[in-house]
Amino acid sequence: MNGALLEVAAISVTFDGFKAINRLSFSIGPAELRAIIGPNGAGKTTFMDIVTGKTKPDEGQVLWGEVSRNLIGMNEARIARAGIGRKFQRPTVFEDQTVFANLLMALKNTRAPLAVLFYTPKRRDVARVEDLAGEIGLAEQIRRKAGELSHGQKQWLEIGMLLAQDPKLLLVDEPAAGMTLGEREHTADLLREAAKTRAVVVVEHDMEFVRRLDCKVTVFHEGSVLAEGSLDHVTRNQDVIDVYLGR
Ligand SMILES: Nc1ncnc2c1ncn2[C@@H]1O[C@H](COP(=O)(O)OP(=O)(O)OP(=O)(O)O)[C@@H](O)[C@H]1O
Repeated sequence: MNGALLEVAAISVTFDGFKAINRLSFSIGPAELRAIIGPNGAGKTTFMDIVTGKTKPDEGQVLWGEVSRNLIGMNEARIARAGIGRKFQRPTVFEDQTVFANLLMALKNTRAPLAVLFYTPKRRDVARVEDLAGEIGLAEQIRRKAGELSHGQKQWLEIGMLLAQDPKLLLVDEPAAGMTLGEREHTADLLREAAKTRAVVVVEHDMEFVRRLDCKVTVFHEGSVLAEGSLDHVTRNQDVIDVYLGR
């Protein structure tokens, strides 16, 4: 599969007679940052649901890793263990716990705050949590409760919690939504950095944010790939212009 980390091959899914994904095919490289754009209803969320095992396609394959394992039929937990992490739009951090404890829970792969409270972390874990806090720009907030953080900082914390599990592919849904300009810039930089050592796929509507990601863009429309290339390349494409203008 040409060295791809993830290859989606001719997948289709129909909801109540409506084809939400229509023979969708494309692939992502091992340490690649990719943006997916497309109008509302283009199938972006459904694509992520299929890759993470939440939705089963009617046909096609989702091939993963060097040995091209087909992910279809695997449950969500197994797919996550295979190295696919997903960041939903809303942050789901433990508000009553510190940044440190949230990251430690993610590192230890437990969603049980009590287990972490009564656990003395090894020096190696403390160092890793401190590194992660630095990577996401929250080194100075490490002892603060997550509930005291701004919306953007909570999003970074959740990205850090996903990075703690060292996924090979991180799927991120509309990270820039609700962020200030400064937060959006920091988020783009953070995702670019994260994509140096793993694949990161970002679904986003905010074109300025996509520009800052400075990566290959895939345009979805009616459940298929309409165009692919640099942001300048796809925004010059007449089909893409027509779709965005509703023609
Ligand atoms: N579980 C479902 N049952 C019925 N229809 C669904 C279901 N999930 C998605 N759809 C439909 O499939 C189409 C694709 O939806 P999807 O959410 O994947 O689009 P999207 O590109 O993520 O859109 P947006 O940018 O608005 O989030 C839409 O028309 C949607 O209404």
